[in-house]
Amino acid sequence: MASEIRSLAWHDTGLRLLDQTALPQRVVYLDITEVDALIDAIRRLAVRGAPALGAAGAYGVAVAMRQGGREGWDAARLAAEIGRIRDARPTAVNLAGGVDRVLPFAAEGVEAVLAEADAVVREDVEANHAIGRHGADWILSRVGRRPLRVLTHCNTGSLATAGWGTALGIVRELHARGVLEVVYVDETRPLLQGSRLTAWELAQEGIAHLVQPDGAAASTILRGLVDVAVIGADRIAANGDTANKIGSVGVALACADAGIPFVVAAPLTTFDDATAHGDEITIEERPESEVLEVAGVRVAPVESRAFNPAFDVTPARLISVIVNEAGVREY
Ligand SMILES: CSC[C@@H](O)[C@@H](O)C(=O)COP(=O)(O)O
Repeated sequence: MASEIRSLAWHDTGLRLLDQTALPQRVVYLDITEVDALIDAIRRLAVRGAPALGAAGAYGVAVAMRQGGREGWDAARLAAEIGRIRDARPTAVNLAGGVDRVLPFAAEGVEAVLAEADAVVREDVEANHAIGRHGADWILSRVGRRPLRVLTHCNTGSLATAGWGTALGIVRELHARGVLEVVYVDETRPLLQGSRLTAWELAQEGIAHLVQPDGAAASTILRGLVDVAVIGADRIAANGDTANKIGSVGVALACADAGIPFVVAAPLTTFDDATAHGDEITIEERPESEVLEVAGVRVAPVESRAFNPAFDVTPARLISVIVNEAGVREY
């Protein structure tokens, strides 16, 4: 069952990550015992997805404390190393949030930090199940067609969270209620979180899905083949503007034109009330090679440069509703 997929878990030796770069071909685990290895895993997207990054940040503090204990770091060095984890990727607020949540427990020792990190994981799984229920209720109250055809972008499932998933949690809930026909899965260029990860999770669940190129999404929506789009979020500003995987805003624009709901699903840990508007959100720019190469093979002229923003911001006005564990918010 995909609901048992664990993106990460603490073991005696350290933090065990399911290496998402190897999926779907291979299931490989990384045992992380050093800060550099954790930062590398975060930057390579071996662990990714906002809530999973939050949990990785929380356990990362314990990784740093253990390494610091072995190597005799002073307090300043430990704080600097924890700061490096916190800043390893800039857009998902959950990463910094996970680090900040456990830091107050550091004075009590590693075990106290680990207990709080475990709570981060538990609460995320609970939140995701609640999001699934609220999201499914809202969609079924607003969309008449049965069974439903849902479009999603990137990966928001068990892999992207501590378990179950946000937008994909809603998809699972709709499937469990017997009202889901098919999921259009945007492949999610350039790192293919849709085709590699979302399709993998849906296949494990036996949920009917069609992987489509990102460039097909708007047309699929305008042709009337989609009833609702459901995506996740990396950071939600106070006014509802939502940063999510690049390509999300195009889906939102198409949904607005077609008059179908565009639903964002995220736990409260992804809401950032300190950021007033979406244009204040830092958008991560990733290496050009991710666009200029496919599986290590150059697919653009050697003279070409690339622009590779990892996220975009969907203005609140294009979002029908944001679902969190407490219910739904309309902006
Ligand atoms: C529940 S995961 C929500 C978002 O983090 C997800 O949609 C996304 O954009 C992930 O981006 P990624 O670059 O793969 O970390």
